[in-house]
Amino acid sequence: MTDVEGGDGRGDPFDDALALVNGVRAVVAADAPATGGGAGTPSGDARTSAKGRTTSADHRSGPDGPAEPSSRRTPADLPWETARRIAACAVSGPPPPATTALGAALGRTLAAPLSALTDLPSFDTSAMDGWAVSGPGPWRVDHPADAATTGPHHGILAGHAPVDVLPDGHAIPIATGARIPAGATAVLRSEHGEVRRLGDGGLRLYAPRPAPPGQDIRPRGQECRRGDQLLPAGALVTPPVLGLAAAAGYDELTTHPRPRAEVLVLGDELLESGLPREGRIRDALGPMLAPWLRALGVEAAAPRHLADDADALYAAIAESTADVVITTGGTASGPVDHLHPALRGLGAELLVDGVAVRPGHPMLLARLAPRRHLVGLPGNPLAAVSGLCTLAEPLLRTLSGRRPAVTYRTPVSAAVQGHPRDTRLVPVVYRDDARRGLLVEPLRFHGPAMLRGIAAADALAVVPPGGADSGSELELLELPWSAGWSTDWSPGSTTDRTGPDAPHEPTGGTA
Ligand SMILES: Nc1nc2c(c(=O)[nH]1)N[C@H]1C(S)=C(S)[C@@H](COP(=O)(O)OP(=O)(O)OC[C@H]3O[C@@H](n4cnc5c(N)ncnc54)[C@H](O)[C@@H]3O)O[C@H]1N2
Ligand code: MOO
Repeated sequence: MTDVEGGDGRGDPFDDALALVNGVRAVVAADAPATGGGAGTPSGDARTSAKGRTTSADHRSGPDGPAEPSSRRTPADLPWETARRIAACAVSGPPPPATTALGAALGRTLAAPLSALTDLPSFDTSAMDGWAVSGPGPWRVDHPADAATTGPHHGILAGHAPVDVLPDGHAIPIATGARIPAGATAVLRSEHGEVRRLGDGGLRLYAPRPAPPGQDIRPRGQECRRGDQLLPAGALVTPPVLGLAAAAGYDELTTHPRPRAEVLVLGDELLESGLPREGRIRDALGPMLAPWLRALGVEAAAPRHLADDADALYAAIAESTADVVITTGGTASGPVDHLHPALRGLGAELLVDGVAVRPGHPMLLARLAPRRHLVGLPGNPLAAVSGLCTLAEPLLRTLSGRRPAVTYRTPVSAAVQGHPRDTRLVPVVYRDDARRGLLVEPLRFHGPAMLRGIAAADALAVVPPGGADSGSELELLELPWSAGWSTDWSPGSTTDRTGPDAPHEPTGGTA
């Protein structure tokens, strides 16, 4: 069956995207042959899943009234905001902090405020290469006491500690970052002064303009005083935070450990390499989820693939020691959807069992033990992304001690069709419009089984039930890489199966 949810593959990508998100394709669909909900429907009709279910992807609401969903939608489907709040509050906070070497704290969150251990700068510093001068010019040029008597001399260099007081009317060459000698009142940049030799063999420095007191001097404590709070507890340790901590005198940092996640990929139909064949498809979630979780500051091992087997799933969840187990697939009610029975068997408490969000509504959150949780992501790949952003991200944020995310809102470039009752998450890109300023533009290929839209996206726009008019401001869920707080991007860390024992199957081609 042709699945064209969220994209028709024709014409200009952006025009098509806008047409699709605005339901224009519904008109085309009316003309399309009735072939069991295939080509021509804007976001899917009745279709048969890999596991033989006939489902209804009810993302549409036609202009004459919504298509009533016939899929598993129970009164228990929670509003999207409520589900996110529950996920954020499922744990009271992060585990106890640990002290590590500075570099090892990257991607963790500060367990205590970062307070300066020193003034910064810790001494009065020259901001420029030139001369330290004392009082109004012209100035007689001195040399440091330790300067060579012959050959060129550089004056006071960074890292040196001048001991002599610079007398009024004198100047001394100085480098950027060098300590200002006592008695100096300003720094004159090298390009602003001219040195002339005097009759007695000495040197005199002239400046076309006066050098007001303090010019080009970074005074001690300009950035902070010892004890000042530089960052609050809960700040993410980013590369500049490491730099700041080092500048402020830290060798170690006390941070919350990264939460540990284990990804269990369910589905007999999934291949780990090569081309789709004989009704089987490539696993799109295993390669995506572990690095995505790492970008969220989480420790995630290589995903485990489980067959559609109730006992194997039960055992894998029971044996896992991760803070958060993330499963993919098996959330709905198909013949081999074993997640609910496994959770019942484990005595887990279902905190969220279905969310009023499209795609991804069968997502769930369960408490396995007081500080151990399971996020069940639906198998459809964009539905899994939706579950990751809706349930896993807020839970992991609290578990890693990070502060709540800032909510960004940006006007949308065109009207976006909504679901009648549910929130929609729609991949968007930023566009700087000459007339309207910064906008987000919805992307096509946003069907639940598609990753093509999200792979090109800067963010997911939160479209409220009922849709959004052109120009209305939509909340955005920034993707970790576009928000700039991703960590652990070293190439090795994203390749999960590199060992000599990694199974090898003939590939369907290498890009
Ligand atoms: N009777 C009902 N059927 C379905 C409902 C429903 O409410 N009632 N909801 C539909 C919706 S919406 C979604 S989303 C899916 C969720 O299904 P599951 O979480 O049980 O996932 P599966 O059935 O295992 O897979 C669904 C779909 O996704 C493909 N898949 C699974 N894993 C992967 C992977 N790792 N990489 C790529 N693709 C994957 C799988 O082959 C199926 O095509 O249920 C609907 N059905
Ligand atoms: O098809 Mo489902 O809406 O959750 O992706």
